[in-house]
Amino acid sequence: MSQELRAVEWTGTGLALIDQTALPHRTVSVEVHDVDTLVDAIRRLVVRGAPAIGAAGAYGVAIALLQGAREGWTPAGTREAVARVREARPTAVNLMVCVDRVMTRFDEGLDAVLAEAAAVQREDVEANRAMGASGADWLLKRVGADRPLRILTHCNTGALATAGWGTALGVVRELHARGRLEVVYADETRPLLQGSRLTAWELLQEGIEHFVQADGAAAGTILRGEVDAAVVGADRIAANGDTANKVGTVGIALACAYAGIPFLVAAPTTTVDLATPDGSAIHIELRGEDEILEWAGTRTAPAASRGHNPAFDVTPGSLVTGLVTERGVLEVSAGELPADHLR
Ligand SMILES: CSC[C@H]1O[C@H](OP(=O)(O)O)[C@H](O)[C@@H]1O
Repeated sequence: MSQELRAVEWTGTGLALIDQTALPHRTVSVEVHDVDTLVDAIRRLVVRGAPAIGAAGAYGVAIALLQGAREGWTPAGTREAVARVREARPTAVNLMVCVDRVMTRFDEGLDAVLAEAAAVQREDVEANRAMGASGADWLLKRVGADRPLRILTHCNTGALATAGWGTALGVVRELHARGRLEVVYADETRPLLQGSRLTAWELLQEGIEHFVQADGAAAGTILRGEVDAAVVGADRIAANGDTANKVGTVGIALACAYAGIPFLVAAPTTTVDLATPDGSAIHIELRGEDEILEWAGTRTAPAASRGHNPAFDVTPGSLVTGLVTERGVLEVSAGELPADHLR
């Protein structure tokens, strides 16, 4: 069911977003008809995941046009509202890329904007399916095992994080569909638990065998030889292959390098940002301290303690065995660069 799940759906008059803060225990939808509600939904991770917030941002241009027509905004006022959507979260480049793409149709009006946003969504699903296939092909050839594979993943990179199917979880789904997946180790992914709440929910929907593990267990699981490869997503990939992804990712890449197993990043080319030369130039979103210091409204740390809450970290391209995009697999640690991929 979740393969066809649509985290972001245009209703004809607005957006329907699956509220990912309510999963896995409640499946509820948030209706969006104005820019402030959309910006809030992106900031609170009601909708989340680089390609999914890219799709939401793409339709956000239509939301701004419709709201502007209702409230008598000038074109300049509407553009300012779109800019607030574009800036709702700083790290995932898909949000900026997809808004900018749809804005090229702004002067043509609502129908053209909606057509472009629909193309963004359609192309993301197509890209994810292609990534799943090429990532699975590469893994089966590289690992060369005649048995099903054991994959570790971090955060959520499935249908919930994209326009459908998923990026890293799309590779997992493809291995499962081919009968070549033994088990998935899904990091819980503190502090917001995208792994234990969302990835586990998606894997259960499809009967994929998995364990949820503490983020701190990942390196030991890898070093004990219990994993054949790690496959993760990305929020922004710099020109040199440095990759920003959910906090905790770089530790997995280091463990994979030490253990000598592949570390794959699966992301559509809309996540590649050639204008960012390397990982040091990627803006890492710092989120509120309370996400670290509380859980479900209960304080877990002492009252006087402070929280440090970077939402992402940067994995050097030298640790990225393969970057899986819809165009194939780029062996970054072997010197292949994203620009070689985008020509
Ligand atoms: C398919 S990309 C998903 C990517 O986005 C997540 O971040 P967030 O949950 O904060 O939106 C995480 O970095 C995933 O790898």
